[in-house]
Amino acid sequence: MALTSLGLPNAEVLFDPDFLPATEADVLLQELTDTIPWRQESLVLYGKPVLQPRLTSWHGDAAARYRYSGLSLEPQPWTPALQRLRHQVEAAAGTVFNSVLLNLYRAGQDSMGWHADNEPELGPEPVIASVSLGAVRRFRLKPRDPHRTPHEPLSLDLPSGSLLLMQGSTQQHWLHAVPKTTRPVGPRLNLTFRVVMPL
Ligand SMILES: O=C(O)CCC(=O)C(=O)O
Ligand SMILES: [Fe+2]
Repeated sequence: MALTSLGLPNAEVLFDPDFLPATEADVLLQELTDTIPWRQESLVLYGKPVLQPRLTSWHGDAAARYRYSGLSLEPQPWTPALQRLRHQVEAAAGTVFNSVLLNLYRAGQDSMGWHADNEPELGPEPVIASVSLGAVRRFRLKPRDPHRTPHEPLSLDLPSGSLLLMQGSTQQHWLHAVPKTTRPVGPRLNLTFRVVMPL
């Protein structure tokens, strides 16, 4: 199947549930789990350092420096597996990316809170291409301002090998999250390919 628009107002969100064949997704999950230098970063909340509820790694071209929730992230180099996936995603998204943020949700208690990817270095209408590998987790989307964007919050199960594309004004008008779950779930690895502009 190809990328299909979700048809959300004030947004351009497209979804392909089977972007990668299952065996390719499995092999990639194993390779990235084993070779990426995963770290549990902390961020400062109300003046106190708090460990993020997930593992991360930031990779990209040397020029793609990035600040994220008060962290300044130096990109790690592209690995061969990341380069291969980058080119597949670029062909599907019609965009050339210079970086990728990897998130490893080890189990159901790992999560990502409500946010928009609207840091200044991403520019006003960022293209963000999100590949999911491993356990299915629920991705939530809700309007930032329900008066300006009247739409119910929605949930999208992101299966292994799926591709979710957020572009246009999505980050201006919508927030997204990956909530915790008490269901027993295995690890899920997510990659968000991005274009970071030097400021
Ligand atoms: O894990 C996901 O599907 C979302 C990741 C995300 O929103 C981010 O990295 O900014
Ligand atoms: Fe995000």
